[in-house]
Amino acid sequence: MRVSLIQFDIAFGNPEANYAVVEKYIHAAAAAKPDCILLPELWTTGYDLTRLKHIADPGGQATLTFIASLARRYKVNIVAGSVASSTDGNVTNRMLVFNREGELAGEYNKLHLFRLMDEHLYLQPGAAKGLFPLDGTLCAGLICYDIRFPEWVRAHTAQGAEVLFISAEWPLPRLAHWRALLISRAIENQCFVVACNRTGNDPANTFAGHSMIIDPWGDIICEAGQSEEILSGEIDLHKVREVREQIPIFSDRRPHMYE
Ligand SMILES: O=C(O)CCC(=O)C(=O)O
Repeated sequence: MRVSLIQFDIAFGNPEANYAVVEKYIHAAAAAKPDCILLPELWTTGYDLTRLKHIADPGGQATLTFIASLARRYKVNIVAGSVASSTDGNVTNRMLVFNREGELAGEYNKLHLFRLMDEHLYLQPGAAKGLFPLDGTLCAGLICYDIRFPEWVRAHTAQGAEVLFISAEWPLPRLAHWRALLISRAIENQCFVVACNRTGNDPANTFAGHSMIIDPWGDIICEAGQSEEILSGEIDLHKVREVREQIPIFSDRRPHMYE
């Protein structure tokens, strides 16, 4: 599976500008014929939380139509990061996933809201896991702060997920945490981690970039710097079975002792 991550500087509170940039980047990424493209968190609006109710995408419908047509046009799976999606005045931070036919293959509303950036004041948490199939492989979608909750990640891999797609707006001061947490989640779950962060600034934060692809042994396949870029890497899915056979963590777990 060839994966391309679009790490870019999200225009604050300006969905039209961000749709235009994403269309340009997906067109550019598609030239390398990836199997899957991943976008960052809240890429239509950024963290414009005080205006989020007004600029959120009602039901995620505009994003759905927009990304579905790109997935169909380029015959590529798109894990479309997350967008602010509103229903009856409630806003969720929603990941949308599309297959090569442009059909919705999965969706996930961010479970853990990040208090340090006031998310809990403006967003509703999700209530379901982010499992979805891509070209016959079970994958999981998680959003940013979720990676600090190993039990939530494990809930997905214990059900068979072999690739974690993570979308983020992770700030620069905690870059060391971003890297350590992603590598740990890959090692402890013996799965691929494909993580797309944004770069640039908003009025309150500078973001870290450093999108990465990590293999089930914890080795980094590729890693971006802090600038805008399309990061691409190859995933050999056999590696999941190889590592899980070598150190059989999933058979050796003792979940009855963990509560
Ligand atoms: O956990 C962190 O340090 C960053 C989390 C975050 O920025 C988010 O969830 O949006």
